Order: sequence, then C-alpha cells, then structure tokens
Amino acid sequence: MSSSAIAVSGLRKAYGDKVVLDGIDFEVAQGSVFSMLGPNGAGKTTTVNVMATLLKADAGTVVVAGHDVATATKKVRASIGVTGQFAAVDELLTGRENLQLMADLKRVRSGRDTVTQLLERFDLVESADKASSTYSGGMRRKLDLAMTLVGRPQIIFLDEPTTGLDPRSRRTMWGIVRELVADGTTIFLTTQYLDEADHLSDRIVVLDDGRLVAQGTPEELKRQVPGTHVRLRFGGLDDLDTAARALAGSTRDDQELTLRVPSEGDSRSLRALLDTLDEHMINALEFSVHTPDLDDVFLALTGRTSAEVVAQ
Ligand SMILES: Nc1ncnc2c1ncn2[C@@H]1O[C@H](COP(=O)(O)OP(=O)(O)OP(=O)(O)O)[C@@H](O)[C@H]1O
Repeated sequence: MSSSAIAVSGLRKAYGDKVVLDGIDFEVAQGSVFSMLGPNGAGKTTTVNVMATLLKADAGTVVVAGHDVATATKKVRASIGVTGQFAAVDELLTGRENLQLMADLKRVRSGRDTVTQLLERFDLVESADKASSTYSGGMRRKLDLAMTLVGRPQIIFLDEPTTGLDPRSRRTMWGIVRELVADGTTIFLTTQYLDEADHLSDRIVVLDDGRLVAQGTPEELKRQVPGTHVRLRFGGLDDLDTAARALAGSTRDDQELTLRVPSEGDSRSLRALLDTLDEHMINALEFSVHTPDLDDVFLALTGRTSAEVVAQ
C-alpha cells in the first residue's frame, strides 16, 4: 500500500455532453489537510462523490485508503466519513439520538460512551436532548461533523464545511480539523474560502472548468503570482514626481499621491528603497509592503475573485 491516503489519476466524468472532470490527477498524503478550491460548478462535489463511492467515474483510477473505489466499495466506505452538502442530520431526532443512530448503524462497540465523548468534544452537551431542528446552523454543522467521526474514519471529506457560518463557528471548525489531523486523520476539504484553505491546508489544488489549474503548498501557490510591492504615499506632487523618477518600474496614482514599487519584500531591497528616498531627500508619509495572497492566485488562475465566486 502506498503512503498516500488518496491517489487519483486520469479521473474523468461527463454528464451527457458536459465534461465535468477532464482528466485530473492528485495525491493526498496520510495525516494531511488537502484542499480543493474552485468556483461554483468547477466539479468539486463531483470529485468528492467519486472518491466517496457515491458516483461512478467514466475513466481513471481512484484509490482511497488503499482500495480502488471501482471494485472495493465496501472497504472504501468503511474507511471514510463524509460531511457537508449531503448532511445526514435527522431534524426530528435530538443531537444525542442522531449520534446514537449513527453508532448503531456503524455497529460501534460501547456506542453510548462514544456519543457522550463526541457531545462533550463538540460542546453540544447542553443541547444534547433537544430536537436538532432547534439547533443553529453552526450547531447543526458541528453535529454533522460529530456524526461523521463516529467509528473513527481514517479519511474525512468535508465539502464546504463552513459555508454560511459566523466567524466564531468557523474558527471552532478549524480547531476541530487541526485536532483531527494531529490524531492522524486525513482531511479532504473543498472550500470557496481562500483564507480557510490558506490557514488549514498542507496542499491545495485549484479546479477550474474540470481541470486542475494549479497545485502546491499555500506558499508555493502564492509564489506563482508576481506582485509583492511597496506602497508609498507622499505629502505632495513634487515628492511623488521625484520618487517616481528615482524608483524604476514604479506606478503612480496622482489622485492618491501614491507610488507602487515592485520589490522582493526582503530587508535588503527595502533598505535600498529607503536609501533612494533619503538620497533624494523625500519623506514618504506612509510605507507598506503588500505580498500576494491566495485571492491574487485565484484571480490569476481562474480570472475571478473569490468575492465574485461567493456572490454567485
Ligand atoms: N447529476 C447531474 N447531472 C447533470 N449535471 C450535473 C449533475 N451534477 C452536477 N452537474 C454539473 O456538473 C458541474 C459540476 O458540479 P459540481 O457540483 O461538482 O461543482 P462544484 O464545484 O461542487 O460546485 P459548487 O461549489 O456549486 O457545489 C456543474 O456544472 C453541475 O451543473
């Protein structure tokens, strides 16, 4: 068995004439967080559904926890947990009953203890005996994830787990993801939130229109996009003029009295820039360094900003 938790190669899927996955390849290391980013309709859920044995691929090989999804469906299902868009929470049952039902379905030994531990871990003890229909969105998602953890799956698929959550609940979910990974669980996450992928992931792939347009660590992806620059703001047009002439490759904004200067962003190049300003006896009222973030990467790769994607 390879050390990869998931290995996908040449994965293709079409609905009629519409090609949704056009031959994608990636590997997910055991005990890591792997994020798939992509705009609406890029094919993220389709990819998760194939890996989770809920959908058959047209071509390609998908191996999950050492088993081929095409031939060893049961073994794959016994190794994974899926949470997100196909939420399993039954609203008529209480939180405790939902968890107990899952423990019974998965034939977990000492199911009652597991349920108690999960209620504690997810801070759901107080509401454990209330109908889950009365839960807030954040509580329902926590319950959904808790249900996924019954039976301790090795690999967990989280399909957009924090969409619509308030910042505090998002942070709670992030904390739980980190704990799971520290315990050796592998997490496959799909998200439209770049900051989420940036904070949590060991590796990220960007899916657009059925193809992987980039993959790497968050840092590697950010490095693919040139754009570290220093922004200077001056007190008047004279200073702006002088600085623009002295600093090669800079772009000026006369309204804002600002200058954008390309820079490596390291201490030596910043010192050289300040020396140049000193030599010309110019004082910048403001000085800030901007490094590209995943939003810039996303824009460069897909032609869309994440805000546009979320607003769709
Ligand atoms: N059962 C289906 N029949 C036909 N087309 C489908 C079916 N399921 C998905 N599609 C299409 O496949 C494409 C990819 O869908 P998918 O749900 O995988 O995208 P996604 O990246 O998960 O998007 P979202 O973020 O909106 O969930 C979309 O264009 C969708 O309309």
